[in-house]
Amino acid sequence: MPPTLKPVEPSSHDASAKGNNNLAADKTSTHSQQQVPKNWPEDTTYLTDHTYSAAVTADQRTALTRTGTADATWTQIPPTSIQAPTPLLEILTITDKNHPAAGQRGLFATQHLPPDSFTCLYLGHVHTNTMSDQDPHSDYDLNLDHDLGLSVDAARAGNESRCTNDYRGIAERPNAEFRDCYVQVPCTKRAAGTKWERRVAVFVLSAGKAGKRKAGVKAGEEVLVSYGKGYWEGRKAVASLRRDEEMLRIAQLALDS
Ligand SMILES: C[S@@+](CC[C@H](N)C(=O)[O-])C[C@H]1O[C@@H](n2cnc3c(N)ncnc32)[C@H](O)[C@@H]1O
Repeated sequence: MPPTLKPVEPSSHDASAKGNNNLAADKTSTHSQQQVPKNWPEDTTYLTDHTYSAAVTADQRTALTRTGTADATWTQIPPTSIQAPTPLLEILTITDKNHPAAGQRGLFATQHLPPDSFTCLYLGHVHTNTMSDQDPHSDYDLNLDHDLGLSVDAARAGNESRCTNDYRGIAERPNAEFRDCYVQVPCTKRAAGTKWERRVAVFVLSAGKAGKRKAGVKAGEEVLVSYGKGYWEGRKAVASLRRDEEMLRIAQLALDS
């Protein structure tokens, strides 16, 4: 099952301050000299790789790595395919009033993206799934590894991928998905000087057995994934608790479409 965005937590308001403090206290690397994509939100740090919460253990990080072999069946993304900012995508503010995320940002293809192709990594702050280590209000929190209890949150820091909208109410079906892959990272303990470490990335969906999606994503088209029904059900529950009419309306619209 591909990784999906996690719904906001309905019962964790009290934990938010603690979670936020922990995030702020973590050692994160900012990239002040890094060129940021056009339309990048000013209040968000642009990342070229994950940052890690201090609560993530060395064993958890080791469990995310693999030794590279020529016949590996897992998806390896070579360093040459990873550019920041990526020329394949652009962030646009949505001006179409009929778009359910009007006024927000979306991610659009700048050129034709073939089926199954890698577009960009989903970068953010890797944290454990313990209450004190997460931001329960985040709309950008993605499961990295359920068994290891790790997620990646792009609410405060991330890259272009954080602007990927859900297809509901926008298109008939998604044209992309969050998919696991591996990237090379430096490693002094290995003879090769590198190891492969798991990431989640936005991939164009495969063409499908009948070739229905063989067109991939056309230049100018919005890149749309499925967050999973659970994401919208979670938002609906939170909206009801908060009596947030607008949040409830959008969640219901997404569930009805
Ligand atoms: C990961 S963010 C996506 C990027 C966001 N549009 C932005 O400008 O940063 C998730 C949020 O985008 C909005 N969103 C994404 N897909 C949507 C959809 N199909 N309908 C309505 N809102 C959507 C919701 O507010 C959701 O909580």
